[in-house]
Amino acid sequence: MIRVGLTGGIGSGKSMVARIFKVLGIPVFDADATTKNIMATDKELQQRLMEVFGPKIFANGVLDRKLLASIVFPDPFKLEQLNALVHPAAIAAAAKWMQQQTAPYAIKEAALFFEAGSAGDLDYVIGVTAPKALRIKRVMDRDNVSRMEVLTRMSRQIDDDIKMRLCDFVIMNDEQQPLINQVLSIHEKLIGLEQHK
Ligand SMILES: CC(C)(COP(=O)(O)OP(=O)(O)OC[C@H]1O[C@@H](n2cnc3c(N)ncnc32)[C@H](O)[C@@H]1O)[C@@H](O)C(=O)NCCC(=O)NCCS
Ligand SMILES: Nc1ncnc2c1ncn2[C@@H]1O[C@H](COP(=O)(O)OP(=O)(O)OP(=O)(O)O)[C@@H](O)[C@H]1O
Repeated sequence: MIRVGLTGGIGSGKSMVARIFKVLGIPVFDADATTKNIMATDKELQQRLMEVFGPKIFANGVLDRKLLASIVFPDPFKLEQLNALVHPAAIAAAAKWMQQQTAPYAIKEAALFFEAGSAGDLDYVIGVTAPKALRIKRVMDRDNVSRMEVLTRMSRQIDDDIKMRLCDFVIMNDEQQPLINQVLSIHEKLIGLEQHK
């Protein structure tokens, strides 16, 4: 079984691309959703998060995502503290999930393989990219946030041009080049690679 990563900066359209792979019958692990689930259910982690970022982040027992975002994204040190608390559990959950898959290849979708140092667990990485202005607009529309908030978050991720150079396959999601053809071409290559293993 080939282990494939699917990554891209904020607003690149990873989740959109992941949906197409799912339609093709490829299992996809959603690291974002897993992280959210761990933060919502792991009481020990919640305690640690409150110690580091203050009790207000779980004021009603539910994580105030907007508040936590406003604390960590402007401050690289605080973001690093958050990452150190939540990433190990998400990486472990993904590794366990990968071992259980039986399809020719399986995909782990995450924004931060290279930043989190977890790319070594993967055989190939697919990158999704789009022009910066389009990415900013997509996130402003999707999350109802300001341009500044998007730019701050973007500045905490590896520049997309560099990230794409670290990937084995690149999908351009600029709303000009059809996504389906690009996904199908990579799908066929990965199936071929699995057969020749
Ligand atoms: C700070 C939090 C609560 C803000 O939540 P919010 O609902 O506003 O954003 P959400 O989690 O949906 O993330 C949206 C996008 O922001 C970017 N982003 C999220 N976390 C990070 C991070 N640690 N570093 C850089 N970019 C990030 C990604 O592009 C992500 O897809 C949340 O992002 C979080 O818990 N982050 C730490 C865990 C993490 O790294 N998750 C993402 C990758 S698995
Ligand atoms: N090809 C496209 N055509 C139209 N809208 C798109 C396209 N690709 C993505 N979008 C929209 O842009 C927004 C961002 O896409 P998506 O959520 O897939 O990005 P992402 O890379 O997973 O982002 P994040 O890292 O912020 O979670 C979404 O609202 C999505 O519907």
